[in-house]
Amino acid sequence: MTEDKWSQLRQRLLKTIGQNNYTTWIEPLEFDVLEGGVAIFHVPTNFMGNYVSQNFADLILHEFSLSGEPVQRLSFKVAANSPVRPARAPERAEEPYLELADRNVELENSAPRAASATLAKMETLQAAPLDPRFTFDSFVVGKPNELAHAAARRVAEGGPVTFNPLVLYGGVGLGKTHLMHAIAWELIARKPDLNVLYLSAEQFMYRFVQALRERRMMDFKHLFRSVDVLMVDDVQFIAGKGSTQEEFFHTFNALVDQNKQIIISADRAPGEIKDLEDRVKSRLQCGLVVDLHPTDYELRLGILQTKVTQYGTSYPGLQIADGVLEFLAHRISTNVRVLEGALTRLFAFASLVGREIDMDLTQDCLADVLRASERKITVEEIQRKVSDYYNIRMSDIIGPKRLRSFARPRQVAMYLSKQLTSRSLPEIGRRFGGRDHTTVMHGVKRIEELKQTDGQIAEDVEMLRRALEA
Ligand SMILES: Nc1ncnc2c1ncn2[C@@H]1O[C@H](COP(=O)(O)OP(=O)(O)OP(=O)(O)O)[C@@H](O)[C@H]1O
Repeated sequence: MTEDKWSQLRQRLLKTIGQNNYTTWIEPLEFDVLEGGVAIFHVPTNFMGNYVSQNFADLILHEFSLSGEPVQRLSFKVAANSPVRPARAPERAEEPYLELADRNVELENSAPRAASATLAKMETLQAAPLDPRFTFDSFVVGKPNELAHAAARRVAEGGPVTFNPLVLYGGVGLGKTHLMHAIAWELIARKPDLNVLYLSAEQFMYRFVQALRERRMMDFKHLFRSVDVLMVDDVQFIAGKGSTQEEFFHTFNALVDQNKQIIISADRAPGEIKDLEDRVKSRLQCGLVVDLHPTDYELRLGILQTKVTQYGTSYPGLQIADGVLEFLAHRISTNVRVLEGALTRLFAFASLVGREIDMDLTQDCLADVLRASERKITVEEIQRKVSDYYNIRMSDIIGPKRLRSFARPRQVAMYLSKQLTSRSLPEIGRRFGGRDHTTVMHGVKRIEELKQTDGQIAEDVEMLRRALEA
């Protein structure tokens, strides 16, 4: 074992435990020597030796074994008269070092004691609970998610494994977890004996580290390799976590070899997950990778209507005025979770004050949500859209030319900038080639007048506004 090897090993530990833990606990360790299966480290304080030994010893041992080093124990020595970290491990025996002998003994013996308790815990921890609300019945299908839904349905039939893994990816709150739970419910309903394991990637890591710490790797491997269907949610979480990725990779391969179905979700396409090892990426890309696109207006409206029907039973008698759901579907375009939250709040509020859910109540009750999800339209976007619309160059909108065919679109763009952004007149002027705020004011006024008298201008402005707000 060389210093070099230790520094490689430290790099892998960094990936597994994260920068903070690494800086605090691993960096100060000084590797001294490997003697008769015991790796000896120097630590600055007793406390640190104990802490590392209790929390990271198994990980370190695991890393040693991965690097082909036959290490059975770790030993932490602390300089008795030195509260600070020694610059280098002393070479002469007479230097006063204190060995944390107890820790070593305990490390060796801790596994059998912890074993039965851990095994019991692991067996009861079989799967993360499935949300009873997340079924196919309650999942609203629209253009943005129809492919993901169809793939999920196919896997849920439980027939011969055709695509392995199924990877569902997409932005926050677009229904990945919902679809995974729906698959699990359906599979269990069809075959109650099927061993379906659903868990988040974070839980996978937690269990892996726990198994290492308690020396229950065999149980861990057995548990994960004996499932019929493995579902791992938010797999991007293991990116950058070396040993966990490694274990995930082996688990994955073992299950695919046995033709067991694997279903994975991620917040982006596997190829785009930073710090995910290439071999893991390529495994994930082997099956069917489908994405959940951001919701569109129709899907949002459909989801709202479905939720209203569901809420209806909890809030009997509550009325919802025409146009409210359309308004919400139009205005809240972030994610479904926000949409649901808005509706829940609206129902709770309306039932509290005993009023119908109309536009006024909606605007009052959801002012913050509506403000937060307001899309920020920029002056540049407006200039681009307007120049496309009138088929002129953007430079002609910004530039000095006074030709009517440029001046009118320029005024339209100024008008829309005033209406749709929070920019002041001088700020808008600056973005139109450094024009004075009075020029902008004049342009805005002109369009206001023309809208009353010129049907074509009124239509142009309306079309552009809609395109910009879409
Ligand atoms: N198409 C849909 N029909 C009905 N409900 C949906 C739909 N899409 C999402 N939802 C609901 O939106 C909420 C968020 O969905 P979910 O938790 O599945 O998102 P996610 O994609 O896993 O997000 P995250 O990346 O945050 O984990 C859930 O309550 C879910 O039921």
